[in-house]
Amino acid sequence: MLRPAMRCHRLALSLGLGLLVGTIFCALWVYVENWLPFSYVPYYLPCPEIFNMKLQYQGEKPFRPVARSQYPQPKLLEQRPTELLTLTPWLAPIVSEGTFDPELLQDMYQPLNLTIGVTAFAVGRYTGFVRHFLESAERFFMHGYRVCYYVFTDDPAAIPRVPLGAGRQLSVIPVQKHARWEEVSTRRMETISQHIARRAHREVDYLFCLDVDMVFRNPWGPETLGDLVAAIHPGYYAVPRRLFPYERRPVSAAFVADGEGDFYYGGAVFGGRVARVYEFARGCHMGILADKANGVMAAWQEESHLNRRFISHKPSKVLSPEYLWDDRKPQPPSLKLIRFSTLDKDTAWLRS
Ligand SMILES: CC(=O)N[C@H]1[C@@H](OP(=O)(O)OP(=O)(O)OC[C@H]2O[C@@H](n3ccc(=O)[nH]c3=O)[C@H](O)[C@@H]2O)O[C@H](CO)[C@H](O)[C@@H]1O
Ligand SMILES: [Mn+2]
Repeated sequence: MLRPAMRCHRLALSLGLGLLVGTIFCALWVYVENWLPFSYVPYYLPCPEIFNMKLQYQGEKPFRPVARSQYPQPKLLEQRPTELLTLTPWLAPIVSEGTFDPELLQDMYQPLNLTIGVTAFAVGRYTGFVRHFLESAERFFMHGYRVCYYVFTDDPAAIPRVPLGAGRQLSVIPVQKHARWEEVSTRRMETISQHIARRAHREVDYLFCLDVDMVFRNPWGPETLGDLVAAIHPGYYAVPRRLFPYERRPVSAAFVADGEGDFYYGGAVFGGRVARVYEFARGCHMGILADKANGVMAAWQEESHLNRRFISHKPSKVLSPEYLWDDRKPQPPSLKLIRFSTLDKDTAWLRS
């Protein structure tokens, strides 16, 4: 049996020893931590809130289109009036003239009282495109619907106040100008997802993200509405997929292997239900961030990431090149009309 004085002595001794060992460990840790090589991305602050932001979903609006009772009978055995494929292998419609009845769709969608958003970026000299873009959209884009145009620019004073129809409004949103045009173009995914989370998800049902160096030439209506919508690039609709300009370097998050891919989609047009566009743009932005961290810029910037993502997250609706054409190309016989087209532009001057 130990005497109480002895027990106290031992307790004090072991406490002292514990304290000493603890201090030594702490000192060692501080030393080792300083000595360990630590990694960080020195040149890029990836906007950390993007990882935390959660979309506050509105209660789903009931989505029950009701048709009028009289309209042409669908005929299973009749040859389609277009030569383009009308259905993807995953059963998403490919929209082109002749595949839908515009009047019927108008009847179905008009009573739903939808609001359609549009994002367009006009940074630097691209402000010069805004007037033509908006004026043509007022003529042809979602006629008879509520529309919110969101124009992102580094120079709000340069955005013309184009007269807008009833129920249609323009918001000019200031953004920073990045020195390199690739950065301007690529950062759109980040800005779009932030804008949806902060604001657009409360204001619009569907959102289309469009290039601004373009003009509407024919109606763009409710036939384009879908959960997640992609448009086939005018340069590659008749090309085997091994020739698609996907990012082919495995080091990039946008990497696409040989034998992968459906259509080559354009970065100038994508859209869908606002919550789906949020997930999509955010996913593309994550890929872009991963590339940034590795010092990689994908072959066609955000378009490469968009194409990568559409392979794993298939669009529920695909727009034919009628909805994304290029004025520098002659109209082929397979396209009955051009609805939205890139203007011929002096690219070197614009981006300088
Ligand atoms: C034919 C061709 O080469 N197409 C590629 C080119 O499209 P584009 O030549 O259509 O790219 P672009 O010059 O139109 O840039 C895309 C969009 O970004 C905005 N913007 C861009 C630069 C700038 O200084 N200010 C500004 O506001 C503007 O909304 C513009 O419409 O580049 C894209 C990069 O995303 C894609 O890789 C396209 O495949
Ligand atoms: Mn463009």
